[in-house]
Amino acid sequence: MIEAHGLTKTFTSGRTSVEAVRGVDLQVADGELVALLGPNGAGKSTTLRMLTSLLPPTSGTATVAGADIAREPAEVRARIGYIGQKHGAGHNYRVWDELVMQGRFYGLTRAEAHTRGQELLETLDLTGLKNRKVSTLSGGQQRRLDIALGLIHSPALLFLDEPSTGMDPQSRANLWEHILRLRAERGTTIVLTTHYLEEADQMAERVVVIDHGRVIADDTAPNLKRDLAGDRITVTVSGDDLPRALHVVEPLGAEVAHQQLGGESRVTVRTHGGAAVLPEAIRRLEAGGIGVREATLHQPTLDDVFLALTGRSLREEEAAA
Ligand SMILES: Nc1ncnc2c1ncn2[C@@H]1O[C@H](COP(=O)(O)OP(=O)(O)OP(=O)(O)O)[C@@H](O)[C@H]1O
Repeated sequence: MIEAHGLTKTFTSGRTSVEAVRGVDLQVADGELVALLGPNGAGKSTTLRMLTSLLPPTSGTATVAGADIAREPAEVRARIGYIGQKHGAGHNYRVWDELVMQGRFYGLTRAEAHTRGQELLETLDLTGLKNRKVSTLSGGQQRRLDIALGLIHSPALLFLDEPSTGMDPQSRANLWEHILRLRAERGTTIVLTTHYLEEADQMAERVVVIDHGRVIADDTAPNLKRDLAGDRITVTVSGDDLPRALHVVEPLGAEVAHQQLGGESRVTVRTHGGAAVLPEAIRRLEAGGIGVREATLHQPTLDDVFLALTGRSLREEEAAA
């Protein structure tokens, strides 16, 4: 569905230039749900705008839904749906008129636009809002209308730029329910950008981590977490038991570390399958006569992955932004 090689984009104005995207390769298969995850300014939107043919790349090539973004931009646009960060619907129009106009714009007959519009109102829970002016909709309702507008011509590929930014958790969950339903019903391929770690983790089948205009990791969330961060188990024992505890714990993983806290020692080890290793560690320690005062398992998040890759926390960067 998408085959992109070496995409770059440099924005130049006067003497300043910004290398927003510095060589992105991306493959997306039919029916996949892929999230581009990265901090503000990482180059996610610019990548998306190049893939949708809205922005010409400085260099690199891409085929999207069977059409070349540079040579066949009109075909790309006809075959995809794109929902940008700002909503595109005209404020003074009614929801239904917006939908029908958009359908006509994509070349549907009036009857086709009506049938498809009706279907989308139902799928996206907008039926009751059909005659409302767009300006009176809530943020979540407007976002759902944006999605309906992006889907009016039944594209096989949908790009969503930060679909849920600024929404409250309930509207976000609701929006996701709709996105996942569309996908289940139509097998639509979806590529979206997000800086919500949990969203990428729970919803996407594949996470492409972007930082400073480059792809720095590309895999499923469980694989990224396993390969780049790993589980950590921590056991707290009496300070006197530390040397023996280290001896017991060392074979169970890697990166063994310890910390002295008053009369106690906290031993941490990175391991695979921590949920099973933790009880095993406790058994072995107790079999060696070492009392375990506390035991915890830390399973990694995508923030741990980002930290392992860049030395920075995505969560903290977002909070500071
Ligand atoms: N039209 C433009 N002119 C100049 N610089 C731009 C332009 N558009 C984007 N940039 C710069 O390119 C870089 C990448 O921006 P981009 O919007 O792609 O990031 P992003 O990962 O989508 O971030 P966000 O999560 O904030 O949307 C940023 O440094 C941004 O300031």
